[in-house]
Amino acid sequence: MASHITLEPESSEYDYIVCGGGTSGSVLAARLAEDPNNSVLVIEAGQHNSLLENTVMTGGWSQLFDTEADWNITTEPSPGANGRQVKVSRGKFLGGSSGCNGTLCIRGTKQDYDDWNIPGWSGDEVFGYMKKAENFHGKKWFKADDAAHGNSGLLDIEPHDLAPISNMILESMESQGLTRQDDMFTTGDNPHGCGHAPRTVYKGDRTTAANYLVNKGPNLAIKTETTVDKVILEGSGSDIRATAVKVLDKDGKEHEIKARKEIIVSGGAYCSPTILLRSGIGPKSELASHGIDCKVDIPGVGKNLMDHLIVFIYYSTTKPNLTNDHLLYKPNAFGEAYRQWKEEKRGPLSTFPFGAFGFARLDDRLANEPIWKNAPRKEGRDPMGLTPSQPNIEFFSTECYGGPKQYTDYPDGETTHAFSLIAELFAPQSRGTVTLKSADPSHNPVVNHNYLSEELDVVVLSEACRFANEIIIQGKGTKDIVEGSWPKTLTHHKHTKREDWVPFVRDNATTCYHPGGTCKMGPDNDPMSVLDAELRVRGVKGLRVADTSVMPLLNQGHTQMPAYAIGEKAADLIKGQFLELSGEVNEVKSKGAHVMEQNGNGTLVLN
Ligand SMILES: Cc1cc2nc3c(=O)[nH]c(=O)nc-3n(C[C@H](O)[C@H](O)[C@H](O)COP(=O)(O)OP(=O)(O)OC[C@H]3O[C@@H](n4cnc5c(N)ncnc54)[C@H](O)[C@@H]3O)c2cc1C
Repeated sequence: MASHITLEPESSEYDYIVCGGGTSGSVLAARLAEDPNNSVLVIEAGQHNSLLENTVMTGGWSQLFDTEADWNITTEPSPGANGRQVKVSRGKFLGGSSGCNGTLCIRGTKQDYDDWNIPGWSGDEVFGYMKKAENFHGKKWFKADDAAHGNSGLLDIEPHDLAPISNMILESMESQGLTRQDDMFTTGDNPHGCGHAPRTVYKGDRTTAANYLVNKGPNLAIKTETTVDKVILEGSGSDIRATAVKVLDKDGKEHEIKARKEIIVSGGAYCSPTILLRSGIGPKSELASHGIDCKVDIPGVGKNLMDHLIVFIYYSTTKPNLTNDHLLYKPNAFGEAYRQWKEEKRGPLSTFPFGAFGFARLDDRLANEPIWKNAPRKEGRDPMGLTPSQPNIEFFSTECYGGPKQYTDYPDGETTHAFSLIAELFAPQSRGTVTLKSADPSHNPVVNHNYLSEELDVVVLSEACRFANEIIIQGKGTKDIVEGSWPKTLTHHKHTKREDWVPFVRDNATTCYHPGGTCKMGPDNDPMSVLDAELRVRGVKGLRVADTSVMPLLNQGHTQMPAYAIGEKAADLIKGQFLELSGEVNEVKSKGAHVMEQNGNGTLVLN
């Protein structure tokens, strides 16, 4: 029987519906639509990215926050962080958080994914999918590990040209024992070293997951400014199937759109669990408290929330032109920076002002710390669960003053200049939750990160800050140019003991915007796992989740490259394909014999 496909979702059925056109969702939808036999609809709550210049001008990222292009979620107070609430921005537009992130491509180590212990998701396989996503462009000065990079993906990536301060910080990192290896954040094989992080930036413009959606055929429909309320489930007991989605358009009108084959939820780690919960998939008692009928009792939905915490440590230097402050904050400088980007695709707004990067193990530094020494551990692992091949922490520097909105003490760029070294905690032990505020899809979720609730997180992050301070204050490249802390009223540059840093951490640790784990994959015998190894929601046919919520553990890196890999892998799982580790794609299963033809009025017909 022939069915007609128009690009008007209100009156249509599609083979696949992807709920959320963010990082993983855009990749997945585009890959599914490469098969002309598939009709695919992407539903995105936010605007089309082409309406938002700051998704292309990399330096405009923070201008998207607190606007309607941000989900504007703020966490519940975290007692471990002195009761502070943290603004945890997410991109709300086509491309999602890939359009407002820091552009860093830091994959983590292969061991991170091996530790998931899930068939099909080993380090080799996940790295293979990250490579598949990439179209890497080198630079003369950058010693690339060519075998690790992809050159045929849809995501253009290149290294970042450093400001002078960043070269000095790299020199300081080396002098403090971190071995130099330019491309270590792609290879993931150096847990104690320093180098350069490639960026999702190319020729002066940000590249995002929305790039995947460009120039696709008419079998890919995109519906923006439309919010997925819930997935409609039919059947009962062991025969429950996802058949349609209920959406709200921008005027608040409700529609149902049917899926012939599958529905994939890609709303990100904060929103995917809420779509499942509103659909009646989640902890029974929690659903009952919102008057939602529980169709599938899965206690793990919205649990296991993780994030990487970072601490910005700012310093002041009187030496001019080492940082980029003069290019941004001197009178009229911002206007010129904007002109440079707009007309010439160069200047400080054409890239992200992070500079030098390092990974570090802290075994020796923490060896005599009682909390660390006495903490339980498995054989071959440290108390955080990491092997010696995985870093405990990351360092990265900013090439000017800036950061989340609470950082408002701008230097003038003429007589005052500031930069920071950021310390990032890997393998956090603290866990939080995402729950519903109500069954109303226009309400944001209740996000409780419970930051720093575990003492080990405080110990490791405060030691990371101590190490970072030694790099800047004692390191060869920077020891002679640091005037003191920034703002100048602060004295953290004088801290020497780990204990000095504990209040600093509790007062200042903030999000690295890496939430994950809230719809985790897991083995059949884990009652808290939401998905099986093929991203299928347990107990429901025709429903998967694909975004960073599926990660059972965070990587020791940043989360956009895994998000791209999850989108790529989800598409292969659905298409019955797998990735040969050489980088080629092989089809292994035969698919349904649909033939798609275009009829006279441009409508696709599925026979
Ligand atoms: C400020 C910031 C800086 C970051 N910096 C870096 C970095 O430098 N390097 C790095 O590796 N990672 C970074 N990250 C993290 C990285 O960008 C994310 O981990 C990744 O993009 C998440 O992808 P995702 O597909 O899980 O979610 P998202 O990309 O957030 O996609 C979710 C999409 O679903 C949509 N959606 C949600 N609910 C609904 C609904 N009900 N109906 C319809 N649509 C819905 C959203 O609008 C969004 O478009 C950063 C993130 C942020 C926010």
